[in-house]
Amino acid sequence: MEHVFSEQILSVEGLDVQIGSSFILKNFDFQIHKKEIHALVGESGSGKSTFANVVLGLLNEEALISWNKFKIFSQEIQAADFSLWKDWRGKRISLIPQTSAIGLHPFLSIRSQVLEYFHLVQPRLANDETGIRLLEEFGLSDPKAAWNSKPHQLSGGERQRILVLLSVYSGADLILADEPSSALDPDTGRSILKLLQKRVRDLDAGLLFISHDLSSAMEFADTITVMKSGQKLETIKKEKGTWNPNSEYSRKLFTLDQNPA
Ligand SMILES: Nc1ncnc2c1ncn2[C@@H]1O[C@H](COP(=O)(O)OP(=O)(O)OP(=O)(O)O)[C@@H](O)[C@H]1O
Repeated sequence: MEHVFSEQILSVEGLDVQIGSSFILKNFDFQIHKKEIHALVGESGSGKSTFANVVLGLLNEEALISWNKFKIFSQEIQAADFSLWKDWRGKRISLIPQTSAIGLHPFLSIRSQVLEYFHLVQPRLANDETGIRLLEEFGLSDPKAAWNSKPHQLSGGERQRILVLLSVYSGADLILADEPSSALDPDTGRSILKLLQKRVRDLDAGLLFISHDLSSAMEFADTITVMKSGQKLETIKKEKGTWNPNSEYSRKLFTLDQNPA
């Protein structure tokens, strides 16, 4: 099903990121709307994580950043002033990391971590009953036991479900997922992406989905931007359930992915 997206969350035009003498991003454009899942694909080193770091306001000082336009949450940002991001990170912008190993504290129970997080960002969700209900909603088979577990007592898939849960219920308008299923077996990864897709739409957020795995981008995204050497090659919208890339490079990428050797 195609979706019509009206309300823009982020619009970037002519973004350059330079580190030393090399341009990591060059004249890069990107837009994302509420309820939209916009995947960023491209070979390793094409600049996907660098762009995610710009959106998270996390690029280090050695980077020279400039843009023609950067509009986020209806606010036009003139120069690369990332001080605004300290109020947004974790609240209006949230990140689902690649692996649950870096997202959860190993020595604290799921209960204490979820409650502490919701106290900060969504106090109305910070109680045992809601926490257990959300674990159930996110497919944990024994939500009460999981609630009182430490992360190592859960599987990687269960931990990743919890990170996705925290991110989508953070109240964030913009969610970044960096290869959120890459550390999981294909079935678990797929069911987590399906859940993420549904919640992003229900909660009116936008999802920037960074993926090496073009087949999951093709299955779950509404829009795909193909990157190459720090530049946008093209942005493609799903039309009537199909993808019609224009450039030869993207066409090869899409066809290869559908017919792997
Ligand atoms: N702090 C840095 N200093 C120097 N070069 C950097 C820095 N950060 C990234 N790069 C370079 O920028 C290019 C883009 O890196 P980036 O991590 O954004 O690519 P990517 O598409 O996310 O790759 P991958 O899919 O492998 O994660 C790479 O060539 C990388 O070596």
